[in-house]
Amino acid sequence: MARSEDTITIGLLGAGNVGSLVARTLVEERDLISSRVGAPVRLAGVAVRDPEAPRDWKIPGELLTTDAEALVDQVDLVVELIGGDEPAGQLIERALRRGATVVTGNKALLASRGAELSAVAAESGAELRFEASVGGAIPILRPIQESLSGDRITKVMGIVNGTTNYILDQMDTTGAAFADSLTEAQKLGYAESDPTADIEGHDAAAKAAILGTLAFHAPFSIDDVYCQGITGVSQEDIEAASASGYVIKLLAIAEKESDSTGAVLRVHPTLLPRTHPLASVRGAFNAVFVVAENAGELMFYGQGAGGQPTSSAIMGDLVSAARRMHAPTPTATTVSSATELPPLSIERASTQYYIDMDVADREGVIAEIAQVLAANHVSIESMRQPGVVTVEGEIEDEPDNGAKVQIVTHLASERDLHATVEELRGLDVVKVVNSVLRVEVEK
Ligand SMILES: NC(=O)C1=CN([C@@H]2O[C@H](COP(=O)(O)OP(=O)(O)OC[C@H]3O[C@@H](n4cnc5c(N)ncnc54)[C@H](O)[C@@H]3O)[C@@H](O)[C@H]2O)C=CC1
Ligand SMILES: N[C@@H](CC=O)C(=O)O
Ligand code: NA
Repeated sequence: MARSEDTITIGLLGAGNVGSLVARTLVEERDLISSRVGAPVRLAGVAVRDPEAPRDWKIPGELLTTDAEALVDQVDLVVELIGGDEPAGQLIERALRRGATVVTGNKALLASRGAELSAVAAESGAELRFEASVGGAIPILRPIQESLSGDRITKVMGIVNGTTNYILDQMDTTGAAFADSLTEAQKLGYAESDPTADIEGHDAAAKAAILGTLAFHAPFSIDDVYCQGITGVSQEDIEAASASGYVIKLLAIAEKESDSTGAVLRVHPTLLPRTHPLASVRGAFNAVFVVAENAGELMFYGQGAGGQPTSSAIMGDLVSAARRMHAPTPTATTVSSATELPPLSIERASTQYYIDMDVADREGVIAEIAQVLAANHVSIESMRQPGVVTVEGEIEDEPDNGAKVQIVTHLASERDLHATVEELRGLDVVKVVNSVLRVEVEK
């Protein structure tokens, strides 16, 4: 689309859970986003239904408007976060017809009118991006559309609705009631404005249609998806499944027939063995398996719902599309390296450590070792002496009279660890340090 100036102008439609955080990023991180794009970007306006409504982030008053159409008509890029069929549908169509790029998370609309809107975009040369519509923050659509475009995808299967996964997980792990868990999911910004779409499986079915369309390069709508939600799943079902080693998850599955004569798309509660990788997907997290002929099995995992994770996917589409508007040649858009961030030595890293050593078998050894660690600011999380066994309260040595000590430290810096190991090696009581391995834990 031709622009009268270099600045890429953005119009945001809707400022709810996701929209208000997109507005915040565009205002507070404007310089960063502009540098990623390679051209200045400016949030030109935010169309809202009620300018006075409380929001997760207070949008500057001068940006607010209730005239969404006028906003759509004056910007280069439209971010639609109103949701639902209308007025979102006609606003997106209006933007695409005039050649403006559209970024949206509106799976309901895409699953009913996606093919039609893509045709409008193709006609005017506009771009329609919708990574946020499936799997929230998880990059799943672009890998399917780009990275796997040279392969044949045969199956996509996953947990794609955060609200229902949250509810089922709460019922399974805490015994919480369905209704209470749903209320909590609404408070956390996971649920649709009408949560029936979540609990009856319609949201997951919309996502299954989008996944099937992109994976199999064939148009599917929500009407092509068999759909059963979780309202029929009782606490008794969950407990009975659990007693047999299963967990109940709402799965979305799109699978091609082996002879490629068609595809079955379905959404329904499913019993999974507790050992299945999807069984450990907790809370509002999502995970999607993709099976392709040459790539084999791939798994994508991350936060599938919530304002902040979803805003990440919206911003990713926005930056990527704006780059293409600014510099349509692919070479100009590949690497952004404007940030000064020098690579640092591993000495600056800190992790936990596992140290295994053979030590002399005499009294006071442990105290000497502990002293060395303490002097180097390394504290001990756990210690084992596998060469020593306790028999009726007495300590007995291994037959060769040697002893082993295995220590896991708390978080320590690489620098302190090196100093510690050097000093341990110098101790008379330490025969040999067999191994030092890093233990990666959530910090
Ligand atoms: N919340 C989430 O976790 C995710 C949401 N999405 C999608 O993102 C979109 C937005 O979701 P949320 O922010 O959670 O919804 P939300 O219900 O919190 O926000 C929608 C906002 O649009 C406003 N609105 C309604 N009609 C309007 C109009 N005519 N003009 C201007 N504003 C209007 C509403 O007042 C509300 O503030 C939806 O399509 C949703 O399906 C996608 C992935 C995850
Ligand atoms: N309501 C949806 C929001 C994200 O798509 C969900 O719970 O997954
Ligand atoms: Na996504």
